[in-house]
Amino acid sequence: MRSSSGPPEGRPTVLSVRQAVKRYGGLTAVDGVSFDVGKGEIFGLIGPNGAGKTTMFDLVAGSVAPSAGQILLNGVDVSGEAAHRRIARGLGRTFQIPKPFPELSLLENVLLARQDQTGERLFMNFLAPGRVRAEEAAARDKAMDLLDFLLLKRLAHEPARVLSGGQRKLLELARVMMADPAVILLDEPAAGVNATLLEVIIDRIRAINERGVTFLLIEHNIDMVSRLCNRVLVMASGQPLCEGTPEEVSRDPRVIEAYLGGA
Ligand SMILES: Nc1ncnc2c1ncn2[C@@H]1O[C@H](COP(=O)(O)OP(=O)(O)OP(=O)(O)O)[C@@H](O)[C@H]1O
Repeated sequence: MRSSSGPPEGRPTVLSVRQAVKRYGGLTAVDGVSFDVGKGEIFGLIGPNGAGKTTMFDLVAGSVAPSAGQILLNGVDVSGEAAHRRIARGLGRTFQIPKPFPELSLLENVLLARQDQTGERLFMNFLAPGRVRAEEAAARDKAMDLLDFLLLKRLAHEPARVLSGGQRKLLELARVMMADPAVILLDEPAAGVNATLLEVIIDRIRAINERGVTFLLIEHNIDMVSRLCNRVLVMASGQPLCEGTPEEVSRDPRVIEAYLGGA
């Protein structure tokens, strides 16, 4: 494989994956994958089914521990850190199938994504009730602003169960933004989304990216990948196959073969 090209010049590296390996018994789901993502990039992770993309996300997010290799966030090795510690370091993640609390309102769902501890808030309620009230009001304003930004404000007080698949993806983005992430892992944002909402999602990802947020994106929708990503890593059978611009990788015969082989 051609060595990793690295982030475009002038962009500091925010996420580094170094020789990541994940074994499940006799199966190696991720087999020596390395890449660097620069600040403000939208970096795509693509490949046929079973290539190891979701496992790679799990390794970056900290929901599974690597068998070997390192994950660095802003130069700090977080390989041994739990997922919640990585969230506190500015790493956000959305899931392929978002599962909001169906009976809670959109606003309540977004508010639950706050990073401070409820227990701490309860304790502070006795000590400084005024401050707690002010913080609650600020969080509510922020959640409403995010719902507005993600075109869901008019549904803020509706239960999340009324949302379509695409709207759930937008709510998921609002939830992840509540923690002010510097890097967002987006798992198949286009899956199960109708064409109109897909345009909204693409537009909002761009708008979030323009605010300086870096994205790592898993997506099977190649049109979306081509429109959003500046660089792409193709994986197949757990291994890195090639890396480049979406245009470069789509012309690579190894990529075509990997997809046809998996079809
Ligand atoms: N917890 C697990 N235990 C055992 N095997 C697993 C586990 N998670 C993933 N695998 C296996 O690892 C391989 C890679 O799976 P993974 O879900 O990471 O691929 P993917 O590229 O995300 O696929 P898709 O595009 O279908 O979502 C597959 O063979 C899968 O069956």
